[in-house]
Amino acid sequence: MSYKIDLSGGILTFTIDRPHIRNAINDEVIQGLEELVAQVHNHDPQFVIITASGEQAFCSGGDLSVYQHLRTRNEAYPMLKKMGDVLYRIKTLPVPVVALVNGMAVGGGCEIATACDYRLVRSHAKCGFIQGTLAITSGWGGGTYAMETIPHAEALKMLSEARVYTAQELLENGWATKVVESEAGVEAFFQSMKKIRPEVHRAYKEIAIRKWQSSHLKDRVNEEIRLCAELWEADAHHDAVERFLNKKK
Ligand SMILES: CCC(=O)SCCNC(=O)CCNC(=O)[C@H](O)C(C)(C)COP(=O)(O)OP(=O)(O)OC[C@H]1O[C@@H](n2cnc3c(N)ncnc32)[C@H](O)[C@@H]1OP(=O)(O)O
Repeated sequence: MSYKIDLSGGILTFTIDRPHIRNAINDEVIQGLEELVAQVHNHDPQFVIITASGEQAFCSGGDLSVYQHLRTRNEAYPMLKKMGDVLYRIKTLPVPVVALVNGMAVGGGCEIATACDYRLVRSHAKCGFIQGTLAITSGWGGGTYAMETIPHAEALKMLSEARVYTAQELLENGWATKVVESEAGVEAFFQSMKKIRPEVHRAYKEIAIRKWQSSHLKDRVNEEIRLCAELWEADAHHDAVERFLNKKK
């Protein structure tokens, strides 16, 4: 199984469990995220955490060994749309969603973390929208969410530079909610959050969701997915993916 779901102390935790491949996303993880959404509605937790196994990576984006076989925009679009849809459902869950960024979060991995309400970033983690180096844009909604989350110029810079940022840089540009050195920092965050009644957290989330609905967030995400699918089919993209996959051969 590529993921684990665990409910404990009112917190539903989703763990991507593919550390050997830097927790890259495959179809099974996408299905797992759909299961996570269903479990939130069934179990009514206070908080949701998205994290990953090991200390090296939160997520290295799409599994390039699998998705390299999607060649045209029409082949790439269903994968991008499926992941984009489930990330939107996660973003609009009725409870706070926390990304516990345990290591590198790049490409689609950075998009997953950006879809969450809070990002607790381990001090050694580096994160970035490196999609530009593969001649594509973000395509799971993460670019749109970045523009909702941090000031416009910071978001555009982070997306366009296509490099990884240190935890300190992420704190400075507002992407990281908190940089944590250890598990104790994570516990302190939840202790502080749990002082406030769950219905208060839910009410603030409802206010945020109403704002996103009235500013047509879903339509904007769909447009991002469409633009990424267009770029996906270019030789420049396929050549860059091939270079990465062949780098050690
Ligand atoms: C769908 C849209 C997108 O997400 S586009 C963005 C796709 N992602 C990327 O381009 C990032 C690719 N990965 C990397 O740049 C590096 O692996 C990062 C995450 C920086 C980690 O570097 P490092 O710690 O040195 O590990 P490494 O490169 O030796 O990787 C270990 C093994 O895992 C693999 N791996 C890693 N990421 C992916 C991925 N996204 N898809 C498929 N395989 C991946 C590497 O190839 C490597 O495999 P192997 O052990 O050499 O067989």
